[in-house]
Order: sequence, then C-alpha cells, then structure tokens
Amino acid sequence: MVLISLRRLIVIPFIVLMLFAGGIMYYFSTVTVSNVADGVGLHYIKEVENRVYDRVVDFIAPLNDIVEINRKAFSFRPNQLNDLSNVAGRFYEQAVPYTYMSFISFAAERDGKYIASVRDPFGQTDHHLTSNYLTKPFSLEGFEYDPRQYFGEKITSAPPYDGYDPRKRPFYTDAVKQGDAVWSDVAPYYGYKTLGVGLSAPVYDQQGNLLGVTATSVALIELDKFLKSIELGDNSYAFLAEENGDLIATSKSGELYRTEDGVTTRVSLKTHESKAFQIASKQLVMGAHTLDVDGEHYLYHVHAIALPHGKKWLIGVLIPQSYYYRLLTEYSNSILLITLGLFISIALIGSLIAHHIGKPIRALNNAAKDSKFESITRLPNPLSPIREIDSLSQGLRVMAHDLSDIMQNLEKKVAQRTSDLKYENEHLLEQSNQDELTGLYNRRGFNVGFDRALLTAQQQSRSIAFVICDIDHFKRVNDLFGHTVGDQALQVVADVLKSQVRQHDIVARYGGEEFALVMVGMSQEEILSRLNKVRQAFLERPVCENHHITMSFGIAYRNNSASHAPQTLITEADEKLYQAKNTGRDKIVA
Ligand SMILES: Nc1nc2c(ncn2[C@@H]2O[C@H](COP(=O)(O)OP(=O)(O)OP(=O)(O)O)[C@@H](O)[C@H]2O)c(=O)[nH]1
Repeated sequence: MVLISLRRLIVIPFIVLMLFAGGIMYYFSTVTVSNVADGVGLHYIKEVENRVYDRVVDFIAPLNDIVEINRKAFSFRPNQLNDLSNVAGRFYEQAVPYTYMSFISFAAERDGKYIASVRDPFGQTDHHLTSNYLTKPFSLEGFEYDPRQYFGEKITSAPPYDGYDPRKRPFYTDAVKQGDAVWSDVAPYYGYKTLGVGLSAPVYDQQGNLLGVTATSVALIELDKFLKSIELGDNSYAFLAEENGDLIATSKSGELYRTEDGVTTRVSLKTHESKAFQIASKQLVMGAHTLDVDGEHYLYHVHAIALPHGKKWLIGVLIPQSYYYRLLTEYSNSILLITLGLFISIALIGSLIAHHIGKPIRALNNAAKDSKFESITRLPNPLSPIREIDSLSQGLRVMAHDLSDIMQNLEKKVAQRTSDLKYENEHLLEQSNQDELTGLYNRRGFNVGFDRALLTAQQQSRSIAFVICDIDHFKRVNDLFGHTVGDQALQVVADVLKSQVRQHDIVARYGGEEFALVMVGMSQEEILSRLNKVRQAFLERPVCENHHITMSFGIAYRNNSASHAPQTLITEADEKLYQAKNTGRDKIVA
C-alpha cells in the first residue's frame, strides 16, 4: 500500500482541483469573452442610450406640457388674455422650475401684442419679461420681473427692437398653418452660443376663433452638457442628432454650428470634425451596426426618440470593440484570480490543519517507537487541543504506565530467577566435580584441578608432583566387614589425605579405592615426609575392630625445568604404584 502524509492527502486534492478548475475557468472565460463580448458591448450601449433617452424625454416633456396647458387654459378662458400682465406672471411661474426653459410666450392674433417670460439659455441670469406693447406698440423691450406688478424696471442694456410683429414670425405662421402644435427648426439662439428648439401651438376659443399662438423654447446646451458628462470609455462616442444627421449634442468637443460670412450652418455627423461621426453618418438606420474607424473595430447602435407631435431625434453610441473586450477580460481574469486565490487559501488552511493534526501524531509515533516508555509519559499533557488525538495520547500514556509496571516486575522476577539459577548451576557444578562418599574431587573434578595445577606450575616454573595411592587388599575389608565399613574406610582415607596436604593441593578419589594427589611447588622430600605421615596415621587409626589399612603410593615428580605433560605423569605414577603393589605393598615408590 502506498503511504501518504496527511498534509499531502489534504493539499494535493486542492491543488489538483485548483489546476482543473482554473483550466476550465480559463477555457470558458476565453470562449465566453469571445461569445458574449458583442452582447455585452450592445448591452453597455443600450445602457448609455437609455440614459440619454430618459434625459431627452425629461428635457423636452415640459416644453410640450406647458404649451398644452396654456393652450387649453386660454382656450377655455380667453378673457385671461385681456390683461397680458397676468399672463406674464403665469409664464414666469411656469418657467421657474426649469432653468433651461428659455421662452414661454403668447402672441395675440387680434392686435399682435406679444408677451414672454425669458431667461438666458445658460440659466445664469434671472428671468425677465419681454413685451412689444408696453411703451410703444410693436417695440420689443425687456423688463425686470417684479412679483407685485410683474413688469418691473425696463432693461436698458439691450436697445428696443422696433416693428416686432410676432404674427409674421415663423413660430406663429407655422403654428397657424399647421392648426396644431408645431416644432421650430433647431437653430442657434440669437446672441448666445447654443442651439435651441421651440414648440408653438395655435390657441382657439371654444367657437374656433384663433386667439393667438403660445410657444415654448429651450436651449439645447443642456443636452450637449449632459452627453459630455457621460463617462464613456476611451475612444467611445455618443451623439444626439436630427433624422437628417444634423447634430444636437455630442459627447465630444467640436462645434454644432458654424457662422461664415454671416451665414449660419448646422454641423451634421457628416461634417463633424470627428472621423467616427463622419463614418457613422453613413449608417443612420435603427439598430446595431459595426464600423471600422482607422482600423479600429466599433460597435455602433442607433436608436430613435419619438418626441410629441411627430418629432424624431436619433441617439447614436459608438464603442470600440477593444474596450468591452478588455472590460470582459479584466472581469473574467478577476473571477479567475479570486477563484484561484480561494483554492490556494483552502489548500493553505488544509495544510495548516494537517500540520496541526500531524504534529502531535508524529510525536506520539516517535514516542511509541522509542523502547523507553518514559518518552510517552514525557509528552506534553494535553498533547493536542484536538479531542480525539488527545484521547489517543491519554490512552497511550495509561498503557505505557501499565506496561512500565509490568516490565519492572518482570525484570525483578527475571533477576531473582537468574540468581537462583546461578546458585543452582554452581551447586550442580560442585556436585558434578565432587565424590559423593568422601567429599573429595571425583575424577572429573580432579581433571579440572590437575589441568589448572599443571598450567600454574608451567607459568610459574614451579615443581609439580602427581601421587596415586591405592588401599592395599581393600577387597578383604569389604569381604570381612561389609561394604559399609569399606565405605567408612574410604572416608578415613580421605580425611587422612586431606589432613596431610596443603589447603590448595588437590586431593581426589581417582576411582574405587584409588586416590590421587597433586602438589605444586613442593620438594620431593617434603612430599615423601607427608606421605609417610599418612601411612603413620593409618597405623594410629583403625578402620574397624583394630583393623588397620595400609596404602601403596606411586609418585611422578617434575621439578620446575621438567616437562609437565599430564599423561606421562599419570603413566609414570601408575607404573610406580604397580611397582609398590608388586613389591610387598604399604610403601612409597618415587
Ligand atoms: N566398600 C566399598 N568397596 C569398594 C568401593 N569401590 C571399590 N571397592 C572394592 O574394592 C575392592 C578392590 O579390590 P581389588 O581390585 O582386587 O584390590 P585389593 O583387594 O585392594 O588388592 P590390591 O589392590 O592388589 O592390594 C573390590 O572388592 C571393590 O568391590 C566402594 O566405594 N566401597
């Protein structure tokens, strides 16, 4: 089975997932960007269009509303027109809420009297009133607005315009001719740098008699400002134009009309200084189009605004493809980065958790591998804040403690048992080397002691004597007194021999009634002296009923320079014992 660390187990799946998800997201984002880019671009364009549309509709609506309200008011109550001062007050009140409402006027059919509430097209000065009859008939003059009597101080900065008969002006004649509300041409305002447009409507009494014409007018500079205020992307364009392409407002700088040699001409998409507008002028059909402007691919959309009384204006928006491609790519890249960031964060958190879990487990593992139980008991307590791991650690701690006790008891028992066995071994060894009857070394014990004595003699260059002695006619003792007495005789021999040698000399029962002595560093004379004392001791110590035993001795002696080969010593001593036996017994042959 392949072993894997906890950290890898957690981290690797997340890295694999991250790479997999990242790859899929990258693929889909690339495909998606190219698939939906134009849709998104169009959506963006429509957002811009809607803003322009709403603004234009809001902007134009009061123009129509006020014309219609006045038209109905005068139609139902024509006597209001008898005092044009009141009409002037009414117009003033109507114009106040709309800073861009530059004219609200009425011109009477009966006598050509004209009254208007006027404001400069930029909305920078207060409203004032204009009339053509107050001081001099058909002399158009301006007056400050006075809330108490409406007509206040005469404005002298502008000279009066004599001979002004509104009934001859296009706003009047067009409305009468049309018999209904009619739009004026979009045209520059006289004396102000802005275009304007007006709506005029004939007013009839209930009997159908023409009472006059009421009109409103607005300065279109407001719409131009609005289009310029829209934050379009780089190299993007928006315009508001009439159906023929004459411009009303644009998002770009550039003139909307030109005056040359006293002749004023409107600027159209075609004649605008912007190359994009020039190319857009060729395509004024409603809907989405693509354009190529200086090698740049554009998405272009034209939308119509239907104004009251059959007026139609066009909104156009041009956006370079690179702009919304970049927006979408940046967006999808952000999503991709956020997703990858999430996966990396999860993998890092997983790694931290694995480390947190793995560290105490490794410590437990190392402690468990150590043959000393103390390693487990020395682990920090608690080992981990994770309940399961700490529980495992507690379990191992208890187990180690119990095992430690068991081991200690076992060691004590083993030590005791070893000591007992050692003692028994020593005892058995002693027994195996000892003759049971006499307590002397047996043949095996003799061999061990003899080898040791030979080595000592050789190492220390000392003499060694091997003596073999045999009870004379021992068979008779057994025969005469029985084996028990025979055994006692053997014990007496053992006692006597032991009493006549040194502590460290070897005395052994060599076999049957045969005994052996080994003495190191003792002179031959000394040996003979001691053996004679043994013989003397037998005379003084009867084994039974005044029966004395005698022994025959064969001695093999080597001084310090002689060879100490054991078998030659034994053979030699045997031969000498044989010699002693054959020559009368109870003697020592050296
Ligand atoms: N009671 C007793 N007798 C033993 C023991 N071991 C050997 N003997 C006896 O010792 C006797 C040895 O007899 P032999 O070999 O003929 O020698 P001997 O009678 O001593 O004659 P020589 O050695 O020639 O003087 C035998 O009768 C054995 O039965 C023992 O442990 N106890």
